[in-house]
Formats: sequence, structure tokens, C-alpha cells
Amino acid sequence: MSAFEANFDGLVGPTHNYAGLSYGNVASTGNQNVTANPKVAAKQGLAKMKALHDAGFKQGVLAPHERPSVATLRLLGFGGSDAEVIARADKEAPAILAACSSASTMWTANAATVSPSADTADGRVHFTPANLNNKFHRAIEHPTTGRILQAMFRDERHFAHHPALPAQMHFGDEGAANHTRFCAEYDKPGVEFFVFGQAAFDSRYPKPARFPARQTLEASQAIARLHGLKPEQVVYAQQDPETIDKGVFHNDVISVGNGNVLFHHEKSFLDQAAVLDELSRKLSAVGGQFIGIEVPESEVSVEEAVKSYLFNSQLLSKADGKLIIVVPEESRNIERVWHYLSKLTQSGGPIDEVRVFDLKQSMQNGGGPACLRLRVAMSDRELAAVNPAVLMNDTLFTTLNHWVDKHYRDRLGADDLADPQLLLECRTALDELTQILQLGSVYPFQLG
Ligand SMILES: N=C(N)NCCC[C@H](NC(=O)CCC(=O)O)C(=O)O
Repeated sequence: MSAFEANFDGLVGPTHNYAGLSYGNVASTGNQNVTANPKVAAKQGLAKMKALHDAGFKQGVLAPHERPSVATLRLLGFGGSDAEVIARADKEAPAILAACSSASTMWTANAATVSPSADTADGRVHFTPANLNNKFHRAIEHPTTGRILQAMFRDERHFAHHPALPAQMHFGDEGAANHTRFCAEYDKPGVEFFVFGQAAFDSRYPKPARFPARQTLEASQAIARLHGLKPEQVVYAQQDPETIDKGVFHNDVISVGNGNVLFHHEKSFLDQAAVLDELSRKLSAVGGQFIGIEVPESEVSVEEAVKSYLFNSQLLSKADGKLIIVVPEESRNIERVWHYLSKLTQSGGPIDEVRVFDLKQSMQNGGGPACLRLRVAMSDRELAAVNPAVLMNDTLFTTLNHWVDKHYRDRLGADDLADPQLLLECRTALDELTQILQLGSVYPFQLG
């Protein structure tokens, strides 16, 4: 039996825009009101998916959501026809309309936490959609995300789906952006690594002073319980609060891991040496040999890490056992970061190849290669049970590019969000997409 890590990338939705919604994410607030190009954004994402599929990696697609979320606006008291709901929200609360219009579901690292079957008590792959409770525009994602995941991973013999955690800051959960799994092989027991920004019920843990800590320790512990993980195969670590205050709003902005390798910055975690030691001990107990690659502040500062998104990269295992690192163009544009990467790939270590993608449309909202993908490690039998229509291939790539050409605008600014036509365009596109991806009815407008 063989096993794989499949990456499911978020397809950028038709309302992609820059609304400055994510305090603590410096790219999001810094690019507020820049005019977006949803068509280019979707194509940049598709190009990454296709290139990685062509390079031999398992690649899938996660569908975007219905936006603006008229259902949410109705919950907030905006009534009338759909067009009237949008017009009233625009007039009385344009910031709320913008939040309900975000295409933020493209960052599927935040869609859910996923535990592979080799780690869970019942031997199934477990999914818990993230409540994304810290940001209103993201907190409305999880019900639809849950339905889409169930439509992709339907077979109950292999896949288990949990509801999101209680929607409260005490259980703030940002999904796989703060979760990494280490293993010797994808279908062998591994070590699940949960990184949190604060503890909600225990005041002894420090907190950042400036920006919010989105993930709590208690949320991570709840996920580990729900997924039936063994305590000896779980490691919790607190992110260094000072780095959160410098714009590291998720752990995947300061570290990335895959297989037995953790590529991380010197300032990633509190008590970093103890964290690395625990990872190493627990991985060795399940037959793996942990390798930490630590980038010193003197070579790449935390600020440079945030600007370049060096750590918001993907580490992908090649057939020869080495890793390829997938970075955004911004990493090449910062000389010291590019110099570090060149040195890294020539060091004789596990990462020996770098691949660069232009993801500028997503990057301007703080979303790099790693934000755009949700990882699901599966055996070949589990992979065979995935809805095949969501798996990337030449035909799907062509179909989705045509679909984008047909339905997407090439400019979207703040004023366009009030256009009732945008909702119709989005619904028409998504109705067609659910047929392409064979998802059934997953959106509020389809459920009635
Ligand atoms: N690091 C990971 N895994 N994900 C990146 C998420 C970016 C997203 N940006 C936004 O939601 C900005 C939307 C706007 O401002 O229009 C966020 O902050 O949640």
C-alpha cells in the first residue's frame, strides 16, 4: 500500500477584493482599497495547482463560497429582495457588506484541521472545519466549508467530519495554518504539532500586546480529543507573542513542516529548544528521525520573513526522498531571502530544489502558497474514495480556466461590492462549478 500527501488548493472566488479586513495581517490592512483582479487571482492559483500536478504531486481543488453572503446580511437585519438586502447594507453598513463579500475561503489552510487515519482512534481521516472566530468575515465560512468537505470526502468508511468548535474566542481555531504533521511515512503513525497564540483559560501564558492571537491552546486540545489522537503523538507549542506583534498572524507565516523536516525561524516558538526536543523524541518513538532547519534572525529577520513569506512555503516530498520548497515571487525579490534559499538548496540537506510562483493577487491579502492549500495525507485506498471530480488533471485545468474566463471580472474595487449583478454572477458561476466538481447542493442559494 502506498500513501500520499494531497494538497487541496482554494479556487479564488469571483468577489476577490482588498477590504483591509484582517487586523494583525499587515498585507491585508496595508492593501485596503487596492483594485483587485479576480480573474488573474483565480488563474494564478490554478497555474500553481497545475504545475504541481504536472510535477507529480497529488493536487485537488476546494470550491469558493457564495458572496456576498446574503444569508449573513439577512441575519443582521437587512431585509427585502436580495438586491434590496445588498443596497441597504451598502447604504447603512458598507464595512459589513465588504466583510460579507470577501473571497477569503481561498486560503484553505484555514478551512479545517485534518488528521490522517494512521493517527486517529477509529482509523479514519478526521476533518474539523475551523471556526475562524477571530475575524467576522472568516467566521461565516465554516458551515459551507463543512458541506464542501463532506461532498469531497463522502465515504464514511474512510472519512469522519466534525462540526466547527464553539464560536467563541476561547476556542478560536484557524485550522491547518497552525497544525503540522510529522511522520516517517504518510500512512504510518505520526506526530501532530499544534501551535497556539494564547491560552484562553490560563492566565500564566503570555499574550501578544498589539495584534490578536487567533488560535487558542484550548481549541487545539479540543481538536486532538475529537480526532482521537494519542497524547504521546501530539506536541503543543506557543508561538512567540513578539512575532505575532510583528505580523506573524498564523504559525504558517514563521514555520513549515513535512515528513520529518521542520523548516522554521529562530523566533518561531516560546521555549523553542524544548519544543524541538519534544518533537524529536515523539517522532523517534514512532520510527521517524526529526530534522529541524532553523533560520537565524541574523540571516532572515522576522520582518523579512513576513514580507517575503519564506515560511509560507510548501515543502513537497519528491520521489527521490528530497523536498522541493514552493515559494512566492516575493521571496525571490528580497535579496537576503533569495540568498538564504540558494544556500539552503545547495547545502546537501533535505531541501534541494526551489520553485517560485507568482501569487501576487493572494499575497496582497497575506496569502502565500501554504495559505492556499489544505493538506490531506491519505493511503491509496483513501485517495480512491475521494470525489474524483475535485482532483486536478489536464481536463479539469482547462475546464476551470474557461469557467473563470466566462464568469470572472478583471477589476473589482470597493464600489463594485454594492452591484447586485455581482451576486448573480457569483451564483451563476458557482451553480456551474458544483456540476463541474460534482459537489451536489452546498451553497445557501442552492439549499433554499
Ligand atoms: N496564513 C494563512 N494560512 N492564511 C492566510 C489568510 C489570509 C487572510 N486574509 C484576509 O482575510 C484578508 C481579506 C481582506 O482584507 O480583504 C486572513 O487574514 O485570514
